Amino acid sequence: MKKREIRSFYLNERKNLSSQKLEQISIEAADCFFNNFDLKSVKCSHIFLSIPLQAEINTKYIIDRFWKSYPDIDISIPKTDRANLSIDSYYFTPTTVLEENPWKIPEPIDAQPTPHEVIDLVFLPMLAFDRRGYRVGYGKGFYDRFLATCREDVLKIGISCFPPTDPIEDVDQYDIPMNYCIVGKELYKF
Ligand SMILES: Nc1nc2c(c(=O)[nH]1)N(C=O)[C@@H](CNc1ccc(C(=O)N[C@@H](CCC(=O)O)C(=O)O)cc1)CN2
Ligand SMILES: Nc1ncnc2c1ncn2[C@@H]1O[C@H](COP(=O)(O)OP(=O)(O)OP(=O)(O)O)[C@@H](O)[C@H]1O
Repeated sequence: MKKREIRSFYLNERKNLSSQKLEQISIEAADCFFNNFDLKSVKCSHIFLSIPLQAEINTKYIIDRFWKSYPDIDISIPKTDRANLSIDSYYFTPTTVLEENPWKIPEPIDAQPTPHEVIDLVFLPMLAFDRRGYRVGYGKGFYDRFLATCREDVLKIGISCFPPTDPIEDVDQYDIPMNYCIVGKELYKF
């Protein structure tokens, strides 16, 4: 299948997920992450804030655990630049003020910018992924543009609601594959 068909199929699948199921797989994904990764060499972790209307995985379980158990690891969150289809990043603490952008994504106001070279780990949102580690998002290429500005050795971990699909047919030169993807309790390595 091509990205466009995969996108419309999984947008619909996600709408059909109950909020209980979504919370369950969000909690499982947080457990899966903290049980499987050694965070000794991680100083800065980049993570998206979920869009509640889009039934995305709720990343607050991961963020709260970072804050509670890994206070020395900095958390950075994206802010979308809609004109350039790019992502800027800002440090995120419990006192950061957030405001919803026109796409209903909570974004930071007056926060400190994060230089992309310091980011060691990036969590990637998506609608679907394939067995090679390629992902399909909302189709604007924000994350591929963002990853191109990060260090080449940045650890890329996706979080998805659904198991992998057959290979995405129209992967292009900008698609950067993930290293891992978490789906509830399951961890996929590529
Ligand atoms: N939580 C979260 N934050 C994220 C992303 C994400 O997927 N999830 N992004 C991942 O890239 C970037 C934002 N990308 C987005 C791209 C499209 C739409 C969206 O809802 N588009 C509408 C309207 C399109 C339009 O106005 O032209 C749509 O497609 O219906 C939302 C976010 C950065 N932050
Ligand atoms: N680094 C880049 N430079 C220029 N164009 C890019 C870059 N990355 C992606 N694009 C372009 O952006 C468009 C959308 O890409 P794609 O369909 O892969 O988005 P997506 O991965 O589903 O969305 P997202 O990354 O926002 O979640 C494509 O036309 C792609 O070629």
